[in-house]
Amino acid sequence: MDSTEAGTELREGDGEPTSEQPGPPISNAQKKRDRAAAKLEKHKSKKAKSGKREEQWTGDIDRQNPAFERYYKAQGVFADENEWNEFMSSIKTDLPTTFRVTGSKVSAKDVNDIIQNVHVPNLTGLEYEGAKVDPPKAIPWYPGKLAWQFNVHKNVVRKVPQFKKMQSFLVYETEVGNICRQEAVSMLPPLVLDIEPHHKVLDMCAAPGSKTSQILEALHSSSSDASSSPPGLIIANDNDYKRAGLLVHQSSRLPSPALIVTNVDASYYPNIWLDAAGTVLNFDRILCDVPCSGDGTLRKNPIIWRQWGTASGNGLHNLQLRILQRAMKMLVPGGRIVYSTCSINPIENEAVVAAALKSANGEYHLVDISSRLPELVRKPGISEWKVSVDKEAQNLATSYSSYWESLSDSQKRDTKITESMFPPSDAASLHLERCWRIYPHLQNTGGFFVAVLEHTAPATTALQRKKPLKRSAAEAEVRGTPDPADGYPAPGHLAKKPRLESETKEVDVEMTDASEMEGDAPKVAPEEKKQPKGWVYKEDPYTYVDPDHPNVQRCLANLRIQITASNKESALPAHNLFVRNSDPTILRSVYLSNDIVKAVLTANEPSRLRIISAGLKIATKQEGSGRALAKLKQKEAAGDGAVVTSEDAEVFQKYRVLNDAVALILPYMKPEHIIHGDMGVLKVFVRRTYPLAKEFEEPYKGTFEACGEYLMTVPRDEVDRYS
Ligand SMILES: C[S@@+](CC[C@H](N)C(=O)[O-])C[C@H]1O[C@@H](n2cnc3c(N)ncnc32)[C@H](O)[C@@H]1O
Repeated sequence: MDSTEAGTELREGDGEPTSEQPGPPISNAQKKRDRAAAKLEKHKSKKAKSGKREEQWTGDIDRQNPAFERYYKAQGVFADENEWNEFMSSIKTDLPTTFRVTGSKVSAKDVNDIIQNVHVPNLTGLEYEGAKVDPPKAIPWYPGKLAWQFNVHKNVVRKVPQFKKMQSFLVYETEVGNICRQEAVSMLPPLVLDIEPHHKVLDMCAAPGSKTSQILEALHSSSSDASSSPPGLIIANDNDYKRAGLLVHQSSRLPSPALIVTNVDASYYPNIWLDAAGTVLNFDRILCDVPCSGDGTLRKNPIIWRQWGTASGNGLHNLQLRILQRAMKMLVPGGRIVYSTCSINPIENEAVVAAALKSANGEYHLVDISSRLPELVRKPGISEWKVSVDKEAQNLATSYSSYWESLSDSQKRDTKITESMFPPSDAASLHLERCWRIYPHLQNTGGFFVAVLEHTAPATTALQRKKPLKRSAAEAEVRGTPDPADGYPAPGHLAKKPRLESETKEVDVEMTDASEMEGDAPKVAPEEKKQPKGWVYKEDPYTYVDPDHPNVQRCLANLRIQITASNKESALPAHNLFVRNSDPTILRSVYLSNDIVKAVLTANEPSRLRIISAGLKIATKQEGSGRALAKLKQKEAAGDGAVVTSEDAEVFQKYRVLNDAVALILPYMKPEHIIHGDMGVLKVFVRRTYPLAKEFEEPYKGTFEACGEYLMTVPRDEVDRYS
């Protein structure tokens, strides 16, 4: 309805008598009924509107955007008209489906062999409606050929039985964590991070968590036993609370005692202490997979064709730069940062990297990764680009000085274009060609950008602090006050625009992030969502238990877990067990971390880091207590003189290991407590999650009956592994 029609529309409250329009008196009950009816109407119309929106979103989208074409053609990144046409036709097609077999699971090879030897032959030589349909192909550059791509329309998947079968296989294996659906190009950043199990890693913008999962796999990978805890750690962070929750869910597919999830703004990521003396945790690896305009995902999210405008990339540049600059302050010398976006826009890519490098006064350089993944077709980063100074890419500026000179005083005050968006005059010395640009037409993927930065500071610089950084200095660093010892500009420094002579402090409005640009916030992803209104940090505490306490000893004995053994590897590190309540003697659920996660959890106030999850829940109290306790309670109820104390409840308490933790716990169980099943046992477990002992054949039936309540079930892949 347009504004002229709106005048004739019956608005809420119209028709109700007012003081100027006397009418019959209305009873309170009637008023109540009217209000309820109005509420219902409002709800109905809201529902109808959202239904309409959904329809628009799913409808066929015209994959055109003149501003997009003008902008990217002007950037001159393609060799010639032919390549431009190839790029444009590729970006208008649907993206193939890609997935990877998760690396560190023992079953990875088996799952990959099933794809290779069962599904691929099954899907070879098929036709649908007279056209040839290709089987899945291994992505050539992905290590171990563990990633796959197939390009068939969903109708084919629905209607061709062989594809349907493959689809069910994928759904099931994804559910159990053996397969991860992920865009091919999005698999790149963790590969060039070169993660080793001892690394301390920070994933600054991590949700929904596909790259966090890859990092976790790499952390767990090279230990001989894939299930054991690595010495390193990963902190996965996202400033959107709901998306951070998604992160917890996604990473639970590779349960790890080395994981912490936080929920803070990455551009002001707080310093993390490792002890009471204030030693700061510096990271070996940091991933900055920053929020971006997402135009590299046009094939997957065609709705972006409608929304694309230059303001999105321009608006995000400053936040992206601040996130990268914050990362540079938290890295050990020799450490690596991978900066990536799913955008092909130089303002979000090379401009951010160049500005960050220049702000680091030579302490960072771009790593030459040209010999990595030789089968990946990519283009080098660019050193020249243009900045659109309007939303429609009608006016593109090549240098900041000429742009600035063209503005009137009032325009100078209002502009949100900053110097850091332009190519610096010494761009050649920064080796931006070492960045990777991936375009859809190169190998039928989405668009992507990757840069690897290394901290080259000599050991004597302030960044490799010999003495631990004092808390006050570290806190000032996060707030953006330059640490005099560093000589580093504060985050966001380069994004400032020159001050006008006539300007007073009050009018120097600095653009801080995209959400502040009216109407410019990216519509692709909810990148800039703040915490829900009135949200307060309300997580249960993390309390480490005393391994010698009788309740802890009883719990572990009940679980048949060894905490002392002649062979150190066979003893669970009980000093790393914690509970999520303030009393360490109450063990409802028991969690396990590794040493470094413990250091972080004990030296930091969880609310300061907004830790929303840490370590791994390994065991929980069984519903109801054991038979002995039940008998005691019966006696008490019968007035038999028995009194059940809380101590009794603890003594008779039964615990069970959680499925997610079985792989981790098995090495700490005495071999005599592990029952090796056969195919018959597996069949019973496949049929029923909680079978009774009598459902098994002998000798298992007798063995299980003898185990009584101590029986612990083992997931399918673990049965394969240990039988
Ligand atoms: C490109 S997505 C990350 C994708 C993720 N790395 C993955 O592989 O699944 C960017 C993420 O950044 C988050 N984000 C946006 N602004 C942020 C900020 N200031 N600090 C931390 N995270 C932020 C968004 O919520 C979003 O989840």
